[in-house]
Amino acid sequence: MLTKTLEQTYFVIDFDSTFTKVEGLDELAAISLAGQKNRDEVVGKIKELTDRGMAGELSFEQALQMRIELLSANREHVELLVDFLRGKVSDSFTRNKEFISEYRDQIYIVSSGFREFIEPIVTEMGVREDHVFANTFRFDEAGTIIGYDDTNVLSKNGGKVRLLQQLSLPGDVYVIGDGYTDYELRESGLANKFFAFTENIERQKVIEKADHIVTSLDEFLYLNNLSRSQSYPKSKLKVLLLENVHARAVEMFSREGFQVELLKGALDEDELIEKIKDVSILGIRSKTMVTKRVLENAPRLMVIGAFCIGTNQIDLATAEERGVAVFNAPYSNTRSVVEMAVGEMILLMRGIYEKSVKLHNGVWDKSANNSNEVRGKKIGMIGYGNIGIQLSVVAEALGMEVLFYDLVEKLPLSNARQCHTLEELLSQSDVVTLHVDGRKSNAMLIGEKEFSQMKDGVVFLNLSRGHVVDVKALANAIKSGKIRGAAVDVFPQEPKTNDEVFESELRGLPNVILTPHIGGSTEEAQASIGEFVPNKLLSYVNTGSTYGVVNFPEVTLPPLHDAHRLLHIHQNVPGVLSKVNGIFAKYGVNIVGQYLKTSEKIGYVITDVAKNYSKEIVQELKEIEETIKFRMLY
Ligand SMILES: NC(=O)c1ccc[n+]([C@@H]2O[C@H](COP(=O)([O-])OP(=O)(O)OC[C@H]3O[C@@H](n4cnc5c(N)ncnc54)[C@H](O)[C@@H]3O)[C@@H](O)[C@H]2O)c1
Ligand SMILES: O=C(O)[C@H](O)COP(=O)(O)O
Repeated sequence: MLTKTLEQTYFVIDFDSTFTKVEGLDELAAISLAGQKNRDEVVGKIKELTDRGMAGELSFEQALQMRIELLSANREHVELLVDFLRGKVSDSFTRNKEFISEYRDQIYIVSSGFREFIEPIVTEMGVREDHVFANTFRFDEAGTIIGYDDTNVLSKNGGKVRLLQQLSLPGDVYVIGDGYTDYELRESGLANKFFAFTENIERQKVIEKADHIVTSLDEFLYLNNLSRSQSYPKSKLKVLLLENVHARAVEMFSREGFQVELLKGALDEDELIEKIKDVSILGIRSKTMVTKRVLENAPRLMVIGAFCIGTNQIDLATAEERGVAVFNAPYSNTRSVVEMAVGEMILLMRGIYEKSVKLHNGVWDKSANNSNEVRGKKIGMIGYGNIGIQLSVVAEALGMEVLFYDLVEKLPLSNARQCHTLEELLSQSDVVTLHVDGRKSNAMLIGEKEFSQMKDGVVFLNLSRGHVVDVKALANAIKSGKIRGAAVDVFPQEPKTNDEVFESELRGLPNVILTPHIGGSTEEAQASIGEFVPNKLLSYVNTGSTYGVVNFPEVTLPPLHDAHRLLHIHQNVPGVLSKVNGIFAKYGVNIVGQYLKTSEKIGYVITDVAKNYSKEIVQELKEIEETIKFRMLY
């Protein structure tokens, strides 16, 4: 993939904070002083000197001398450092190990750090040993570092420039680094371009001088059209995660090289419109409304992850029309909701919650009135989906009789019985619990009429969606005693963040457990969702596979072998596939595999092509009138 113009190009790469995420000398100080009282102070001083030297505020020679004087390390510490650095190679270098081996004759590591820890790391990554230039320590007989070889040009001010003069590379020189001394190579005229590398650290004074700022090696390779592990650098793609999704998600996206922003709360429509302009991947939970307007203002959006079960907060139809795939976690928090429903049902049947509130207020109310076992009682579930079914199993284990009502015919587990009408269920159940999905038509599913159809003294639970219940009618049914106890976890209007006040007619009513939409908020569920959803999103972004998608044609794709993958999303009207294939035929493209799936509105055609295709096809595919989105993977 190396273009002609770069055949004679040499890549001079810095080590500390570029090839690796950290500064070797700083880490060596930290390792050598482990357990000592003055560790933080000394390491702090060394770090400060490193930074000032790298930013060009202090002469390099001065900074090096002062740092080595502060250091009290030996050979064993250096070995420990090497082990540590193996885990600290910059992610984008790890991802592009192939580039390093492919261009090993053109890659030079030039560092003012020390060969003793640089060489093992970079050679393991494929760099030639004789292409590593760095300082060397001086040790005493006991193996303690007592200084450095001050005859090495790299220990001098302007050392990198002098070294490059000596190397006299016979072609263009591109320098990649994070420090001022790297820029000096460009300033001296010895390098043709300086790429400020900001994956690990950003130094303003260095960035200002750069020909290009690259946030990762992927971006450098993309910019120069060099072979790379990512067809498009992920460091140029933004991931916006809202509503405090699990830290695991942040870790997974960051490790892949995306720019990731995590916000604690939800955003309202206008705030989201402002934020989403340059976002490619959006992660939300149940509170962020992804409306038509939001989607219309999200030109780069590829995919949305609902880090929860419900997707009613997303305008799925508009997302589909705009070629934005939506994924969720359909069962990662199911068990958490079930456990909460069971616990609440028992607390309410026994009047435990009410008695506890009274006792907190000093009232001793020991009595058996209105306190019942759940054993032998009927639990009526409205909605027999993933949660309903699992609750049904647990309820039966508690000795309850299970009735359910669902819009569709369902296989009843064990002794559960499907009711033909909602009324049939309501009129018989001692506990009524809602587990329907949040589709619009379920708004006010349970109102005055439905409450009147329930048995007197019923226990009522809603852990599904707030808009499903007429809250005023529920409040009246509680006040009138029709309902003996209720647990409500979801509300038509919920605060966007923990800082907002919650308003509801249900506040202050007796024997009513109110919870802030925490049915799925357990550490187990969140950790599981935090991994499940990013896996789905990454699979879509990296391979095009839509297995488990909510609003899109579903395809599972084979891994890509020695081919490029062209992903074309288009309006589903007659003739588009023939236009796509017409372009392939016109340019004699060799198709290795082709997959097509359509929904009523859109078509998703994925074509794997042999790598030697003519690049004009990309533009032509984009220009097909019905194209909604197009991207490539390799
Ligand atoms: N409180 C929380 O934190 C929390 C956590 C997870 C899920 N939820 C919510 O719980 C609900 C159920 O989740 P699930 O995973 O079981 O969903 P699901 O999609 O697996 O099941 C929903 C079931 O409800 C049925 N249904 C829909 N409308 C109905 C109606 N009007 N009458 C009867 N049946 C109807 C469907 O046919 C389906 O069988 C969803 O609304 C989800 O968003 C809440
Ligand atoms: O749909 C869901 O899974 C629940 O409502 C949980 O939503 P949350 O992630 O916003 O708590």
